[in-house]
Amino acid sequence: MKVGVVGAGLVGATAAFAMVLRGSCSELVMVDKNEQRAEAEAADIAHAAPMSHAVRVSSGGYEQLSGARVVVLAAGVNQKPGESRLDLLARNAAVFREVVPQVARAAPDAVLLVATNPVDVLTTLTARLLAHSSAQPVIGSGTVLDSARFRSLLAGRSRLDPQNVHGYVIGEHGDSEVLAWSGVSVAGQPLGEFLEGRGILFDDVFRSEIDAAVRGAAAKIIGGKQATYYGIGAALARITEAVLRDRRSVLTVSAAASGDVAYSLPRVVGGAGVLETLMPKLDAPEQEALERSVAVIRAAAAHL
Ligand SMILES: NC(=O)C1=CN([C@@H]2O[C@H](COP(=O)(O)OP(=O)(O)OC[C@H]3O[C@@H](n4cnc5c(N)ncnc54)[C@H](O)[C@@H]3O)[C@@H](O)[C@H]2O)C=CC1
Ligand SMILES: CC(=O)C(=O)O
Repeated sequence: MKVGVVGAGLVGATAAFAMVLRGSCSELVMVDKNEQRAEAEAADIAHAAPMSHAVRVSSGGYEQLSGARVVVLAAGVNQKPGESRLDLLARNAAVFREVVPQVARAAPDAVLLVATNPVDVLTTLTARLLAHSSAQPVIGSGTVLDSARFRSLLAGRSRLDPQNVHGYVIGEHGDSEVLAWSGVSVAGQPLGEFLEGRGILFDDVFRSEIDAAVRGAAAKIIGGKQATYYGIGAALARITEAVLRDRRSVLTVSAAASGDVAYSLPRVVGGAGVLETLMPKLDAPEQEALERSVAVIRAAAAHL
């Protein structure tokens, strides 16, 4: 099973490394306008295969993507401290207008997995660029990373394995994202009841601290080391596996309903990309926040 990664920078290379460590695929091709960078990253990552999984890693031009089942799009600029994801739109839309047609020509049967920011608007753009030529599935990594951050912080407070905390961040992968508190559960119990049973106060202070930490995670990490890449690298490997193995995993990926913009909800991901959308139960403030978040993406997409 072959995977392509376009954009061999920090996110693309970390996703490729995660796929080798996890054995997500059997072949991986890296493409970048900086061919030397792609070649060097591919060689470095290939040297991890003997210690992990027998993935054949190489670099090359777009034609090398032929036969790929998933192509990760991670090309483009990242945020500098103080920039928002939406500030990257004009620069990264130009990159996508150049990259997407070449990927579609080389790998017409691949699911395209967008990671570049602003991810919801670029997922929308990718789907629009392909709308007239192919019915190729397009998924954005959306809030898979934010949901992981949410679960990881809740698990820390609850002293549990993050895999046993179920909760979703929905809407924009960006400043307007929505933490869907009303649906969080642990061991079949609503989060509030679970925490109460452990003597942990589940109040506005608890919620606002976690909210600020999830919403501000990227800015904090970028302030400390210029970029984020480990979390998203693992998320991209996880989404890729859901497609390659037809896992039917529930993940908060970004996808566009026909005629609308892409945004994140819990969605069933399998061999053909997004198979189904599972609308979570939201309380009224969460529903209103989701509508405001989608409006932010629509306003940005109007500039495409
Ligand atoms: N969706 C998410 O949750 C996350 C998204 N990101 C986003 O991922 C993107 C990439 O970030 P990094 O890897 O840190 O940046 P980077 O600067 O390390 O790598 C970007 C790569 O894209 C390549 N590139 C640029 N234009 C190209 C073109 N026209 N054709 C082919 N390759 C091209 C560059 O040569 C470079 O190697 C950014 O937009 C960043 O904001 C980052 C973290 C999380
Ligand atoms: C950079 C980015 O989008 C993130 O780490 O969430």
